[in-house]
Amino acid sequence: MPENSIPTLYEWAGGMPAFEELTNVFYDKVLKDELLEPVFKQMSGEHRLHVAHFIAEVFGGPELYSTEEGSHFKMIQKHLFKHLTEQHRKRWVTLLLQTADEINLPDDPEFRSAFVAYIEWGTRIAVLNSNTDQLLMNPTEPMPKWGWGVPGGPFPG
Ligand code: HEM
Repeated sequence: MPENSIPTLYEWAGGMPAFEELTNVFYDKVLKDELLEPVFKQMSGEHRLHVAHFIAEVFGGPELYSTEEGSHFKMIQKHLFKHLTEQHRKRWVTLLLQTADEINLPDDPEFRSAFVAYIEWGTRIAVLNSNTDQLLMNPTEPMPKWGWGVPGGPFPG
């Protein structure tokens, strides 16, 4: 397959409607979860849309979050002083992956490998930043850009 015909993770996932459905269904679950509900009960009405836009942009989608809603630095700042634990993180990941299955995000090995790798990375960074009182990050730090990684592209079948 020529390199320029490899879809982005964003395209492969189904574009913005897929990311919006993912975060909508996910945060409904979060608000029913006894461990996570107290952490998220004060989130804004736009939280789920912003997170959809953030993840979509990381996966090669339009630059909505970084141009209109925040930046990587602003996202990191939103986690400061939240004192998230590994238990919170694990539950967050579990519910997100359950949601991915429920809404039928592509389940080929290549897509899920890239998806889970980003979620592991991103959630661990969120926990680290929620427990520090000195943020050592350049405010102009660009958004992370995730690719297919070692598998190199979607499953050909
Ligand atoms: C890949 C992982 C993650 C991403 C991409 C992410 C993304 C974001 C974004 C974009 C915001 C700002 C939303 C806005 O502008 O309204 C935010 C806020 C927040 N996130 Fe995360 N997050 C991640 C992981 C986590 C985890 C694991 C937790 C806790 C278990 C968490 C807890 C929060 C909280 C409490 C806020 C602030 C909510 C409020 O405004 O009250 N995040 N996150």
